[in-house]
Amino acid sequence: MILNVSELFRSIQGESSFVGYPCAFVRLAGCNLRCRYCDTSYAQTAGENMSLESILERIQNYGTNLVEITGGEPLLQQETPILANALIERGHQVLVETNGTQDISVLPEKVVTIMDIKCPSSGESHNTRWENIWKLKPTDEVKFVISDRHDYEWARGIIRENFGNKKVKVLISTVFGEIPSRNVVAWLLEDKLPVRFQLQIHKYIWPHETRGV
Ligand SMILES: C[S@@+](CC[C@H](N)C(=O)[O-])C[C@H]1O[C@@H](n2cnc3c(N)ncnc32)[C@H](O)[C@@H]1O
Ligand SMILES: Nc1nc2[nH]cc(C(=O)O)c2c(=O)[nH]1
Ligand code: SF4
Ligand SMILES: [Mg+2]
Repeated sequence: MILNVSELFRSIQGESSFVGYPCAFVRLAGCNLRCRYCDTSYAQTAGENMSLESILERIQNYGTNLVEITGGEPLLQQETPILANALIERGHQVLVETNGTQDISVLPEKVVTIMDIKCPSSGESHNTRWENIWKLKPTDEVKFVISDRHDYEWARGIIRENFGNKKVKVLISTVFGEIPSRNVVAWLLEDKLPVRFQLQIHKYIWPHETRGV
């Protein structure tokens, strides 16, 4: 079994509810979107073919409990659920970060799916597969990455319409360097929006363009 990989690395989890924990990353190669602000455009195209066994061996050597499968878009590769399952069988807590355009129900039950709902300024929000919202588990997370007031109001509408009563974690983040965090935080507080604000902390620990962190 072969997967196409952009990079494997160990770092601390920089985002999500698992922020701050040691984490191994499997960044799969290839993406169907071209978000305007993408910070990993090097993973949008083909990477290196690796066997499942060699990926598992590298991850085991990293020695972390937490493993995140990201990309690129991880759900474009039909072997991704098998990789996730193999990691779960080895005792890992597995996160999958997806752009929300592919069917998330292919993933094993024990995976925490982190679904990005692309806001208008990404240029890609029309590609969202909206029926995924109903497939999210209470342990899953959705995230909105905001770059301006229009994105914020759009995200607020989706949140109020869909996540008011639904037990799924909602994260609000900012496009790095494009909008002051304090503006977004002020809007969230003013609107009493019950969401979790987050920054990509790895970009404050290392220079923001650094790969493999
Ligand atoms: C590189 S993507 C890979 C996973 C998947 N393709 C996706 O978009 O969710 C991981 C996360 O980084 C976020 N991201 C990409 N570029 C960013 C930037 N410049 N500032 C903040 N977040 C960014 C994406 O919105 C996404 O939530
Ligand atoms: N440290 C660190 N945490 C992350 N969490 C999600 C990431 C991603 O690119 O999907 C990421 C990343 O690239 N680095
Ligand atoms: S979906 Fe993710 S990897 Fe693809 S272009 Fe957008 S941010 Fe980058
Ligand atoms: Mg990243």
